[in-house]
Amino acid sequence: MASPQTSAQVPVTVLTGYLGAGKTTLLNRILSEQHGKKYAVIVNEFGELGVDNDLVVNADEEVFEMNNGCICCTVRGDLIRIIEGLMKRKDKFDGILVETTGLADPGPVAQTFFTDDDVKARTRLDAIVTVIDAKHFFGQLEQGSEAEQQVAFADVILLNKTDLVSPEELKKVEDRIRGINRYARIHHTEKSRIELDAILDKGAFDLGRILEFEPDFLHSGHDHNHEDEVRSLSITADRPVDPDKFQKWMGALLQIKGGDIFRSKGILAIDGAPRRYVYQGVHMMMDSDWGTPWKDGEKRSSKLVFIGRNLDGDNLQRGFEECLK
Ligand SMILES: Nc1nc2c(ncn2[C@@H]2O[C@H](COP(=O)(O)OP(=O)(O)OP(=O)(O)O)[C@@H](O)[C@H]2O)c(=O)[nH]1
Repeated sequence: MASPQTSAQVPVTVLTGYLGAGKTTLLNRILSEQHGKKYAVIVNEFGELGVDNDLVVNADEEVFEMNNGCICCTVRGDLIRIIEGLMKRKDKFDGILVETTGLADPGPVAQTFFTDDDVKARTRLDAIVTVIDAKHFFGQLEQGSEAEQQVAFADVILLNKTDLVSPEELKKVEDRIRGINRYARIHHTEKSRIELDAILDKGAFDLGRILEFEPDFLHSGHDHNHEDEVRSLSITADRPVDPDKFQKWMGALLQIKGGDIFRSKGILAIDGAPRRYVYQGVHMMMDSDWGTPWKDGEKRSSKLVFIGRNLDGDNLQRGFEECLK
C-alpha cells in the first residue's frame, strides 16, 4: 500500500486521452493561467520527432520531452529518472504535469508512483485527468484497449469537442463513459476550457478504486501491447513549405486515408513568415494556426508526423516533397 502522504510530496497530475483529444490544449491552458504556481512538465510522444514540445506555451516552464516510445512501455525508466532529477530541486516548482501519448495505457504510468520507492516517497499522484474527443470516441474504442483504459483510470474526465457533436451524440458518448467508469467527475468542454480548480490539486486519485477493477495493479508486470500495425512516421524538410499546396495535398490525403491516419501534426516553415505554421489533423479533420516566432538565425526546418496504420512512407514523403518550394 502507499505510504501516508506528506506535504513534502510533490503533486503529480497525469493528463491522458486518445490521440488528438485535446491534451496539449489543456496543458497550455494550465500553463497560461495566472495561478502563481510553477509546474515542471513532462511530455511523452509516440513519434521519434517531438512536435508537442514546440506547441507547449510558456517558455518559463521546464519541459522534458520523452520521445521515441510510449510512456507506459519503453520509456518508463526515463520517467523515473526525470522525476528523480526533478526531486533534487523540488523547491523550484509546485507540481508536475505529465502528458502521456494518446496511445498510452495510464495504468503502468500510475503504477510508477506506487512501486518505485524513491518516486513514491517524494511524489503523490494527485489525479489522472482524461480528455475525450466526443466526435471520435466510439471509433477509438475499437482501435485497441487504450481508450477504454484511459476512461477506466480517470479521476476527472473532460468530455471535449462538444462543438463537434449533437446533444444526442454527446449523451451517447457520456453514457458509454459512465458504463466504463462510474466514479469520475465528467465535465463537458470545448477546447479543453475548464476551471483549473476542477483538475489540479484534487487529491482525487483513489488507489482503492483502482484495486477494485485491477486487483494486481501494484504487482502486475506490463503486458500492454500496442497494435503492431499502429506506428508513427516523421518527415523533415529544410526547404520552405507552400501552405496552399500543403493544405490541398493534406485535405485530399485525409479524405482517402483519414480512417487509417489517426493523427497528423506538423510545425512548418513558410517562406517569409515570421512565425511557425502549426498544422493539426485528427482523422479527417484539419486545423492550422500560426505558432511561436522563429528566433533570429534559427534554422527554419519543417517537421511532419503521422500516427496510424498502413502508413505508406514513400508515398507520404513524395507527397510532402511536392509541397516544398
Ligand atoms: N473543434 C474542436 N477542436 C478541438 C477541441 N479541442 C482541441 N481541438 C483541436 O484538436 C486538435 C488536437 O488537439 P491537441 O490538444 O493537440 O490534442 P492532443 O490530445 O494533445 O494530441 P496528441 O498529443 O497528438 O495525442 C487541435 O487542432 C486542437 O485545436 C474542441 O473542443 N473542439
